[in-house]
Amino acid sequence: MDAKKAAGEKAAEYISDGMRIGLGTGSTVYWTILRIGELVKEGLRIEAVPTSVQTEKLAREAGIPLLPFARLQAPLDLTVDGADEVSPKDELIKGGGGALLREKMIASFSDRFIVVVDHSKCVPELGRFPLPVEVVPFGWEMTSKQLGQMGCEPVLRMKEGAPFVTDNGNYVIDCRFGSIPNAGELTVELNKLPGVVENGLFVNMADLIVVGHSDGTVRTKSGS
Ligand SMILES: O=C(CO)[C@H](O)[C@H](O)COP(=O)(O)O
Repeated sequence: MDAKKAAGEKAAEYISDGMRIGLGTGSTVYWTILRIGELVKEGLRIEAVPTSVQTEKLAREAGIPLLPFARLQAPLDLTVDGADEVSPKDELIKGGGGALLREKMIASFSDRFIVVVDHSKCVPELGRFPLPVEVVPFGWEMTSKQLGQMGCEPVLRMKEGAPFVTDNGNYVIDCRFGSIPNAGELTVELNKLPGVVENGLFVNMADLIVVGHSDGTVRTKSGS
């Protein structure tokens, strides 16, 4: 069995009737969304907030009732999302799909945040995956230079020959740090740069990590 499918489907087991949930973005949570769609068809009553236009489309196709984030009166019960790297301290790099800002906003407004990954995402230290940083298009060259001065190699993300544009109309600069020994400090420093909207470090946010393996088994680990 596909490791991503195993992890993604497992996370759907944490969803119960009446919940309002956040739906992440990517090829692992894809399986969670499909499974939730099946459960909805079987009678599960939930409402969901998507973290991207891509997920909104998928959730609609799966028949999942949607709720606008702006209308929430209280935190979501649960958000399920993928990650690009997970450290032994359960710190994450996210944003490989470019949805990091909405993902962070929605995970932050959730009582519980479940992360679904295949085993290859669990690393001894964050930083081999280039850290996505969402920046405003105005003066991005200057922001990129400032990011470079923080010890990384910054590269503007491109798509089909033009800068990749997020659902929020911003750019993404992928920052190759190589090693991120202190994610908590780095996330604060990055967000101090005026041109930065948000960065892909998720620190002290994950409540449960669901790790899928290629033999179809799944291990869960409580977030620290
Ligand atoms: O942060 C994300 C999108 O912005 C994704 O969750 C992350 O890139 C992991 O994706 P996948 O499950 O496809 O490997």
